[in-house]
Amino acid sequence: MANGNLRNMKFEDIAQKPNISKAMLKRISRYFIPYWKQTVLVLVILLLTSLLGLLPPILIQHIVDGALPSKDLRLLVTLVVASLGATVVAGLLGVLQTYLNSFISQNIVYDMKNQMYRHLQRMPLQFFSNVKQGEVITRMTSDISGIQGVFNSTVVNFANNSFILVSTFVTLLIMNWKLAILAIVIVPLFIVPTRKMGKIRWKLAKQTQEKMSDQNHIIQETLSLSGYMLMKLFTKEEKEFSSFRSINSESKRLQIRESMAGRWFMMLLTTFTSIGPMLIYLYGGYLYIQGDITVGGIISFVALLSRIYGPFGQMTNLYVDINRSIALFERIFEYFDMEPNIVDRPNAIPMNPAKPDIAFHEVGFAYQQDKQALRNITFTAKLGTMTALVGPSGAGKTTITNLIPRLYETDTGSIRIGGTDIRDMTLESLRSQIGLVTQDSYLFNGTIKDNLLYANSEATYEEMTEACKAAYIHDFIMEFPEGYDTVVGNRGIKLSGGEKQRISIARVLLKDPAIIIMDEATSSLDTVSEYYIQRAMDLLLRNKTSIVIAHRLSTIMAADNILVVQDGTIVEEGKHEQLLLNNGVYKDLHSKQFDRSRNDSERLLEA
Ligand SMILES: Nc1ncnc2c1ncn2[C@@H]1O[C@H](COP(=O)(O)OP(=O)(O)OP(=O)(O)O)[C@@H](O)[C@H]1O
Repeated sequence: MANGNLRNMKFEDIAQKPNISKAMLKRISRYFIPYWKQTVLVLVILLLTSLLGLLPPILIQHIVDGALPSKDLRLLVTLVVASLGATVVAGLLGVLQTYLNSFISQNIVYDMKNQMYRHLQRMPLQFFSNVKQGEVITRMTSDISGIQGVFNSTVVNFANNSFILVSTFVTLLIMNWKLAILAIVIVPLFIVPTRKMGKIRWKLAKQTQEKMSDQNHIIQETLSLSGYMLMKLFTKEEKEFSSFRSINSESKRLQIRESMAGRWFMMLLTTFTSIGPMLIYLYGGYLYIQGDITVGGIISFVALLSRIYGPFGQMTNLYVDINRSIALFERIFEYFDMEPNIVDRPNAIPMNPAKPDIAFHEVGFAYQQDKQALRNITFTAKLGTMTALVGPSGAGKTTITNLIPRLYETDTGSIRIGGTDIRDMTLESLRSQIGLVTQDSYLFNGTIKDNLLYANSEATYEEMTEACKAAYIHDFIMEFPEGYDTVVGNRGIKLSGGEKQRISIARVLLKDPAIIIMDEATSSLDTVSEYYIQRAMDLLLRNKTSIVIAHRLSTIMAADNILVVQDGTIVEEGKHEQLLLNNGVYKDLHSKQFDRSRNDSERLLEA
């Protein structure tokens, strides 16, 4: 999916089983590079603790065979203190190691989250319209946070157990090779079921993860503001709850199965673990009778043996943990591999705000490969003029306007501003010179002031109130007890559509860009509100090059040029009167769409 074609991407596509390739491991290890010193230190500590762990069992032999038979109290105390000391030092090193583990993993999570946020900021709009609700949040939070367990459950687990196994086995061999071989004979009994068990647990873990993602999806869809309203208005609470409950119950069942799958195995493992010492007592006892080993030797041997079987038990989870970790990295890398396709060209130049005339030349665009949204769009919006876009719903008006700030990239043809192709301009300069007022003006959940100053954080209080007065919203804002410090609620839910749009106009006035793109509100505005918006717009558009998706007759009458869009192409162009005389699409549209608004306007004028 590298350099992937975003249009055909299925984000929910997750590899069934992760592909543990060399390149993948290399890519993962890159995240550890900045923390290599800490990682090496962890490995050294693990090596030290595994060696220190050998001391107490070895010292037991000297206690039983040396200090006790010779009744040497001094030696006994020395050996016990040494054994105790080894345990305490290992414990202290363990504390340091826990700190380092957490330091390394939290830093990697920190780096990845920053990298992901930066990356997602650069993704095109198309990405966010394709991606499942909640998916971005899941990847940003639980997937990346899952990485913090990776270091512990894989790197540390693997290194620690390997050190313990090797050091203990070598010690056993040195002590008595015959007994060591006997102890190891039963190891295959662990290994064979371990692999099988690992696979089952991996499958269950994977299914659980998918269910969790589905659950997040439902939560996002139904407990977000618009989803919640949809659910309530269509009285789908019961239906949504029943889907949620069924997924919830499925994930519960899977999680219980996952933990039980491990339990049976652990039971068998415990049984095997006790077989080992019994065999050692039996065969070791025989060797003792033969005079080949001491009592201390047998006790020490059994104590060391417990160090071998323990790590084997833990290694059973390693297969699952490695796969789970790789799957997490895969999901994260899948996002990183999507190249943001709208970026600055190497020699991009800043836009010249003094020449904001816009020229479309044979522009074509498709959201999906087989469905052309725009075809052969050619027009010029001259400096300081207003161009109105009219046409039936779905004709492509919004699409035309979205191409100007490069929210989407044209497939064919070109758009020039002041004679320069917008693809040759820096995105930042281009977008900073475009003010967009959409129908559904987005306000974030903060104060009115915060929302306004988002356009220009340097603006003074006077500039802000001036803009709001010009947008005919100042008096309304001042009616709130907290004035500009009133919190607007999620997406500005506490304000009406008209009020939001006027705040949005004030915001653009504060930004003071050279080009204005406006999508007039179609409905939900009363006549008075419409009147104020009209007045606000007049000010906003004065001396600016503007493109307005027009739904109101008054806007159309004021427009310098009207483009009639139908089925993704411009079918007529001209001024209002001229177009009416054409007796074509515009005339039709006009009689259907604008008669009502004309009546309204006339009524208002009379009033
Ligand atoms: N993000 C998208 N992904 C895929 N197709 C889209 C997307 N946005 C719009 N379309 C499709 O592109 C076509 C043009 O849509 P557009 O929103 O530009 O129309 P419009 O003229 O602005 O309509 P309206 O007046 O209803 O807002 C429509 O067929 C629409 O379904």
